[in-house]
Amino acid sequence: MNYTRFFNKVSLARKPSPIRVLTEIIQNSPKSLISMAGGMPNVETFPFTEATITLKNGSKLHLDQAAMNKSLQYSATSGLPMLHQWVSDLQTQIHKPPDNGHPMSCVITNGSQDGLCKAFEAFVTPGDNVLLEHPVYPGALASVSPLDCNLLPVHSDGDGINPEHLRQTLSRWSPADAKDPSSDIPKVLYCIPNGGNPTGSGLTLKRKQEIYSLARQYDLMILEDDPYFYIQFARPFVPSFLSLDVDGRVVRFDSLSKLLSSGMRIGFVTGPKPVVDRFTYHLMCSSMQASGLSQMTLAMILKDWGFPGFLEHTDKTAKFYENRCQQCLKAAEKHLKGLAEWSVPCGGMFLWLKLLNITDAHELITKKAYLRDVLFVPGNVFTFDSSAPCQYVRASFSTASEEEMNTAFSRLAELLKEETSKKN
Ligand SMILES: Cc1ncc(COP(=O)(O)O)c(CNc2cc3ccccc3n(O)c2=O)c1O
Repeated sequence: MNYTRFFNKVSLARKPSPIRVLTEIIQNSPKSLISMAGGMPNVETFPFTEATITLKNGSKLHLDQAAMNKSLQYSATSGLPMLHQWVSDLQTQIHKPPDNGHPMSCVITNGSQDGLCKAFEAFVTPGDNVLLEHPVYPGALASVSPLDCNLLPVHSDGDGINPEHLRQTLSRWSPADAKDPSSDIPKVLYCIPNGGNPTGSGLTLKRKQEIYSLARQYDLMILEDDPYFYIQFARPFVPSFLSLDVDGRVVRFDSLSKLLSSGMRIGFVTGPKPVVDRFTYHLMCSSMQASGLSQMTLAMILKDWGFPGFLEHTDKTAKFYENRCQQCLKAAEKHLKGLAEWSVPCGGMFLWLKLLNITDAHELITKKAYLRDVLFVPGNVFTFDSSAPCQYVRASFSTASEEEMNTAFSRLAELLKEETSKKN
C-alpha cells in the first residue's frame, strides 16, 4: 500500500526528533558507550531508590535501584524495550497479522486516547469526509470534530457497524475515485469493534469481513479502536480487523485501561511500520513518551504473568463485567420494562437505553435524574450533532453494585412515569 494519500501535510512534514533518536541510540547501546550527548538528568539526583508493589494475589513486584533508575529516566518514544517487546509479541500471538508487505510495528501511547488523537491529526485534512461509527465514543468525536472535516455517520445495531449502510454511504463515490487526488472520497473509517461505547455492540466476523472488503474496494484505512477486545463476553474472541489485514490498511488501538489500570495511562498502537512511524514522530514532540514508571510496572507484571497469566486475568475481568451486565439487565427488566428498550451487550461495560415516550433525554438526565442522585450519560453526547434531541441514555455497569443499579433504575423509572403522565 502507498500511504502518502492518507497522510495530511502536517504529518508528511514531520521528521524524527534528533534528541529522541539519541535517546533510542543511548538506550540500545552497550554499557561501554561514554555518552556526553543526551540532555538527560543524572538519576543520582532523584530522591527515589526502590519500590515494592503488592499485588492482590499476594505476590510482590520489586523495582530495585536499576529498574527504578531505568523507569525514572527518559526512554525511547516507541516504549520501554521490555514493554514494547511484550506488546509486540502479544499482537503477533493473539492477532497473527497476515504478511502484508509492511513490517508490523507498535508504539506505546499515553492510553489509547493519545494514539487515537495522533491518528486523526495525521490522517485528516480540512474538508475531508471521515467515516465514523454512529453513535460513537465522545473521545473520538472530541479528537476529530475540531479538524474541520465532514463526519459521515455509519449506522450500527446490536452487531456493530452495518456493512449495508457503509456500502450505501460509499456508493456516492466510485472505487476509482480513490485514485483521484482531487476526489473527496473518504479515506478513513473509525470503529469500535467490541463492547461498543456507547452501544455495547460487537461486530460479528462476517460483518468484519464485509467491512474489510469494502475498505479494500474503496481504499480505506480502518482505525480499529478496541479497548474492550479482551472483555468480549463470548470466547473464543471474534478475530480482529488486524488479523484480517492482508493489505496493511488497519491501525489498531489497544488499551490496558480496562484491564490493569486506567490511571497508569498505557495503551499501544499497532499497524504498518510506515504509519506507526509517522505517529511516533508526532509523539516525539508531544508527550515524548508514556510514563516510564507506568511502563516498567506493567512490563514487570506482564513479563511475570506471560501470555497465559495475562489471558487468565483478562478472562476473569471479562467474567466480572459479564456478571455485572447480567445484574444490570435484570435491574432493567425489573424497573424499565415498557419505559425503555435495550439490546444485550456482548462485551464492555455499557448498556444503551432507548427511553420510550421521551424525545430528548438530555434535560431529564443532566438535571432531573441528577437531582434524584442518579447519573447517566445523555445519548446526545455520543452523536455528531449534540444539539439535536436524542432519546438514548448510556448506563455503565462497571462500578455501581447490583443494589445501586436497582436503585438507579427505579429512580429513573419513577421519573419516566412522571414525564409520561404529564404528557397524558
Ligand atoms: C472506545 C474507547 N476508546 C478509547 C478510550 C480511551 O481509553 P484509554 O485512553 O486507553 O484510557 C475509551 C475510554 N472510554 C471512557 C473513558 C472515560 C474516562 C473517564 C471518565 C469517563 C470515561 N468514559 O465514559 C469513557 O467512555 C473508549 O471507551
